[in-house]
This record gives sequence, structure tokens and C-alpha cells, in this order.
Amino acid sequence: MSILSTFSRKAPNRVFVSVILGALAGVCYSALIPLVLSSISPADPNFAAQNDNIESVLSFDVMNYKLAALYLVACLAILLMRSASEIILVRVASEVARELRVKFYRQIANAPLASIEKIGSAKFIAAINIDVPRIVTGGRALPVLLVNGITLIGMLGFLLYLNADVFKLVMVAIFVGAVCYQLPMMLGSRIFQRSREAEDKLQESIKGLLFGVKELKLDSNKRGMYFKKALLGREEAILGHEKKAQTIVRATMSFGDLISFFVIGGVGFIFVNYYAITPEELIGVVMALLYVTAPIALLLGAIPAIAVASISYRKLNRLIEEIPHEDINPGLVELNDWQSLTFNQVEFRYPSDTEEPGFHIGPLDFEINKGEITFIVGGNGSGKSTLSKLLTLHYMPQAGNISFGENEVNAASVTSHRQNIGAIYTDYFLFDELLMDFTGEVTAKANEYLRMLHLDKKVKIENGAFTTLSLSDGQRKRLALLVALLEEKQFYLFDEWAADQDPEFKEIFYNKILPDMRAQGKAIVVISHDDRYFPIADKILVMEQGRLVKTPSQVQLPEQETAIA
Ligand SMILES: Nc1ncnc2c1ncn2[C@@H]1O[C@H](COP(=O)(O)OP(=O)(O)OP(=O)(O)O)[C@@H](O)[C@H]1O
Repeated sequence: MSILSTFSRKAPNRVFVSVILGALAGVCYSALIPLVLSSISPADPNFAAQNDNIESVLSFDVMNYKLAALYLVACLAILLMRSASEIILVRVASEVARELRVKFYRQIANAPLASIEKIGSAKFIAAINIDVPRIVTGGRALPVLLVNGITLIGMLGFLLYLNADVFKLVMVAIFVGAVCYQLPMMLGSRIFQRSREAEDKLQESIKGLLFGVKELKLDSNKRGMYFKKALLGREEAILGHEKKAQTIVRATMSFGDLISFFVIGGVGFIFVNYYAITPEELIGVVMALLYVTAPIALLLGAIPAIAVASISYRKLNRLIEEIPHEDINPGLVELNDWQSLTFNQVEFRYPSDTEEPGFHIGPLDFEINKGEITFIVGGNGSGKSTLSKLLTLHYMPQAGNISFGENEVNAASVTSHRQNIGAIYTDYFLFDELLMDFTGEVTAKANEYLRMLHLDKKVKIENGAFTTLSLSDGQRKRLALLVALLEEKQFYLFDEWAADQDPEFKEIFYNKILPDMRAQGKAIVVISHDDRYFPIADKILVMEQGRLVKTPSQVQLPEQETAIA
């Protein structure tokens, strides 16, 4: 079983001990009935001597005290071994959950950006929040399966010892019962699978609700339609699947519970008429069959959790397989100093799921120099953000090459080149922690930037973290700029940074910060529609339909050098 193998890969020794303890608990369980029966059976040769075999323990008369002591020991052994088996496996399950999540974090961090964008965040969140806990729940049900499975085997052995014909009857009943049980269970499992697929889509809708709550609140009609189509529609679909699957599973489980009573009835009312069976044997058989109903019920109860866990396990593994590992050297290599970043015949195309080919960019040829400010301008959808991801090495060229000075960017060096790049994208993320070594010098600089960006009254930096992120959009973006500046990179890209800043901060950004950075010898690329500030640029690249164009058709450029494709 794949879940058990995951558990045993994680902690082979502990899982082995858990299995052995579970098995021993099952053996002890199955020994309880024979012990009681041999104590009270009149057919027992010791029975006659039982009255002589009474001991007083704690002022109670205990008949057949040796067997009683054995019974007590078996009970205590069951208690200890079953608890230990379950505790061990539950702990391993928690560790497996943590490991699965960490594996996932690493996989996401090491995946190419294009793959993460294609798969979409909802699927990742669903996997972490739905599949991992289900796998753990399924794992926790394994000891139940084990203890009760062994008990069942033990009791079957006891039945064989009591009466071979009854044993055969029970085996036939188990076979027929298992077939009748498995078929609907498989159907239920398939419906659970459909429900799980629907949950991915629901996560997407929940994301829409959270991120689009402002728009939805403004328009009741829109909100109603969103609830109906995206949320309730998908909820209904999941509910329908779950109800169907649970009905099948629960009905099948109840049928499974009854199998042993059918067998008891069959033995008590029919079997006795055809086969010779002594009353003592009959009592033993009926007791064993009654006793076995509880393990069967527990066994059957554990199966749905394990079936659901298996579905989640497969789903998780499929997703893990779907996330490619970026085939690059994760280590750092020595790089030569560089003055220019060069694009040489660079081309990139988005993959497409339709007949229509994905957006294509290139071939692009240009240089970005240190000590210069380069603007990238162009209309919506012209490919500026796509180019920004090529410039910051998240997308790799599918043709042509990118070099920093003499160093061509390749799989061996890309991680090292990325260390030299700082960027604020349009969909930037602001971490509340400043993830850097905080020396006195850095603190002084951070405080200076806070003052310059008029944030010193709003935010402080304490223990390497911002005291608050409850800020306006413009203020948050200024904090992102502060972080970027503190990182002291050689090459910076700002994608529409100033778009939501008021004139005062636009002025500071374009006429103070950028020129200061240029004076420090940084290479700076600014994607912008702020044509008022185009004069500060040393070079302007104009994008149109994925290409650099000579004549800007959508933007009015100042009289200045325009870089050409
Ligand atoms: N992740 C993606 N997968 C597939 N196609 C994409 C993806 N991102 C963008 N595109 C496509 O690439 C084209 C260029 O988009 P891009 O975001 O680069 O333009 P842009 O110039 O930055 O536009 P804007 O000024 O509106 O931000 C668009 O037609 C878009 O459909």
C-alpha cells in the first residue's frame, strides 16, 4: 500500500515496531475468547476441578485463577501494545505530513516560474490544505486496520480449531462478503475522486471571493451570480458527489457489519441441521463470531479513510510530478565583473493549451548598461512584463542568449546571476520580515530610507521586521522599494513602480532615487508610462507586439535617443 510504504520509508524501524506491536495486540485479542471459553467450558477436563481451583484475590473469589491471571495479562498487553502501536504510527503520520509539506515548499521554490504560473496557486493550496491532512488521517487508520485484521485472522484460526466445517462456511461468507463489499466501495471511491477534482475548482472560487470581495460587495447582482455560478455551483457539485459516495460507503459498511450476523444465523439455524456439532462447539463458534463483529466493524470503518487517503496520495504525487524541477545549478559560481547586460537574438513563447500559439516575444537585441537608466515603454499587452521576467532571468530564452559582460547566462550560472538582480514587479510581494543580515550600517540606511520615503512616522523596523504592513498601496510599494534598495544589487528592474505614487514621490523616485542609483553605477530598467520623466532616461526601448520597434506608435517620446531593435 502506497501510504504504508511512504510511512515505512520515513521511519522503517518505528513502523516495523508499530506493525509488530499491532500484530501482537491482535494475537492477544484473538486469545481472549478461547481463554474465557476454556475457563467456563464444562467439556474442559479441568472443569470438574474448578471448584478446587478458587483463589481469593483482594477478597474476591476468583475461579480458575491461572487462566484469570493470563486473561488479565492479555488485556493489559492489548492495552499497552495497541496504544504503543497507534501512538508510534500517529507520530510518524505527523512527521510524514510535515515532510510532505516541506517537500512541497521546496518543489515550489525550485520550480520554473512559468510552471507555477501555469498550474496556478489554488491547486497548490488545495494540495497542502486538503490532501496532506487526508493522507495523515488515512495513515492514522492503519494501526486500526492492522490490529483488527490480525484479530480476525486469530479468530478464524480459533474457528478452524473448533470446527473445520464452520471455518469453511465462514471463509465462503467472507469471500462473498468481500466481493459484495468491494464492488460498491470501488464505486464510492471513484465518486470521492470526482469530489476531490471538484475541490480544486472550488479553491479557485474561494480565492476569487477573498481577492474580489471589494468588487462583489459593490454589486449585489454580480455577487449573486458569482455565488450561484462559482461558489454554490461548485459546492453543490461537491456535496452531490460526497452524498452519493457516503451513501454507498455507509450502506456497504452496514452490510459488512451484518455479514457476521448472517453467518451466526446461518450456523445457529441452518448449519446445525446438516453437520454434527456439539453444544459446546456451537457456543464457542457463536461467541467467536459475535466477538469478531467488532474487529470487522472497525476494519470496515477504517477502509474509507484509507481509500480517501489513497486518492489524495495519488493526487498529491501527480501534482508533484507535474511541477518540473528547474534544471539549473542551485549553487553559486564565480562571475566576472560586467558592464553591460546583452540580449542577443532572444526569443520566448508562452506555451498554449489551445490551437492559437502562445504570445511570442523577440528576437530581441539590445544592451542595458551599468550607470544608465533604461526605460521600457509600450502599449498594454506589448510584452513589457514578459520581457521583465526574461531580464530578471525567471524565463529562460528559448532561442538566442543573455549575457552579463562576458558571462553567458546558462543552467550552471543562472542562480549566481540572479543574486545580482533586484526587482519590484507589478504583482510584487512584500514580506513582513527583512530577510537579510541586519548590521548597524543597514539599520542606519533603512532608517534614512524610511525618512526619505516619508514612512518613518508609520513604520519602524524592529528585530529585522516591519512593525506593520497595514499601509496604503502606495506606502506598501515604498516599503518594497526600501527593501530593494537595502539589498544593494547591481541590476534593478522596476515594473510600473511609480504608477500609484502621488506626484511628490514620483518626483523623489525619478529625480532623486534613480539618478542616485545611476551615480552608484547600477544598471536600471524602468517599465513606465510616466512620459513626463522620460527625459531622465539614458535609453528608451519601445515594445510593440513582443518586438522592439524603431518608431514608437503608441507613446509620444521626448526628443531623445530611442534604442532600436
Ligand atoms: N503567464 C502567461 N501565460 C501565457 N500568456 C501570457 C502570460 N502572461 C502574459 N501572457 C500574454 O503575453 C502577452 C503580453 O503580456 P505582458 O504582461 O507581457 O504585457 P505588458 O506589455 O506588460 O502589458 P501591460 O502594460 O498591460 O502590463 C499578453 O497577450 C498575455 O496574454
